[in-house]
Amino acid sequence: MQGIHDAAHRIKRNIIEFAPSPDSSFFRVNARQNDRLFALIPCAGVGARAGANMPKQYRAIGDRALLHYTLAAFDACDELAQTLVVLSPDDALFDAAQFSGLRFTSRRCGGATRHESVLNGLGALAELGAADHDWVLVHDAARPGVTPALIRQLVEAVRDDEVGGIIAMPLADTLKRAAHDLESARIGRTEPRDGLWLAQTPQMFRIGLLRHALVEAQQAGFAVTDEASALERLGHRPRLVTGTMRNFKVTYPEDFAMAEAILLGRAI
Ligand SMILES: Nc1ccn([C@@H]2O[C@H](COP(=O)(O)OP(=O)(O)OP(=O)(O)O)[C@@H](O)[C@H]2O)c(=O)n1
Ligand SMILES: C[C@](O)(CO)[C@H](O)COP(=O)(O)O
Repeated sequence: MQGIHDAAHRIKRNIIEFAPSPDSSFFRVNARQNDRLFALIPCAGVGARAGANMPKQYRAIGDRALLHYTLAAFDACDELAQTLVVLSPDDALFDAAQFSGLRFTSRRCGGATRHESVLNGLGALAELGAADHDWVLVHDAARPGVTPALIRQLVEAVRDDEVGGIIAMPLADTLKRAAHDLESARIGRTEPRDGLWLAQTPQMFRIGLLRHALVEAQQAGFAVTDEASALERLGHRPRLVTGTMRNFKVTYPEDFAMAEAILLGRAI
């Protein structure tokens, strides 16, 4: 009888001892699994360098706007809770009917810089119910070559990371620094390219941490051109996840032909 009593006591004690404390890894692991994934697409730029007669995200690639290809890749990822497109308050070209059937929400909260557009977009995501511990994947509207596979590659690589990470490409070419004392471009020297990467998007971070980093950068007057640099400023070391040239950013006039070649399989 005493044996049965002792066994029951041991089982009860083990159950009580197993009960996790709120800061245990048991809770952290489960919080991670439940954290949702949001996408934020900054789409409020004017495309000055592209020299088109409209912001580049609305230029036609085949029979669809460039933005359509970007949104279609995110639409195909069911694991995303919501995709938010950040438009300029002055945008007269966005026509929701052109994107019907694609799952996304838009807000006219774009700012004067990409930095501001992303920060305002994070505010809009909070209004839509996103929590600080949820993840956000920030992706340029102007990178229409993104694929569902690339988005998932980033999510898989980063979801268990403490900080987050970005899609990027190791530098493939020999790197030259122009001589600064010459008017016409001439080579000053060749720089070592070891460890150098070109930053792409998506860039994936927890919403609260990213907002904190972007606000800090803004208050310090530090202009950031991507999300990762705001975090780097605070001493974080985001993960680098190898991307693909297909995911290039449409920036200059000749890039539209490249986008057509990639997205429609046309010769350049
Ligand atoms: N005030 C801004 C500026 C840029 N972007 C977005 O950020 C992405 C990357 O920026 P970039 O290539 O520089 O786009 P533009 O600012 O449109 O181009 P440019 O710098 O040549 O004017 C684009 O999807 C662009 O729409 C934004 O949402 N808000
Ligand atoms: C975020 C980005 O796409 C990373 O390459 C880029 O920095 C944004 O574009 P910009 O040309 O620097 O404005």
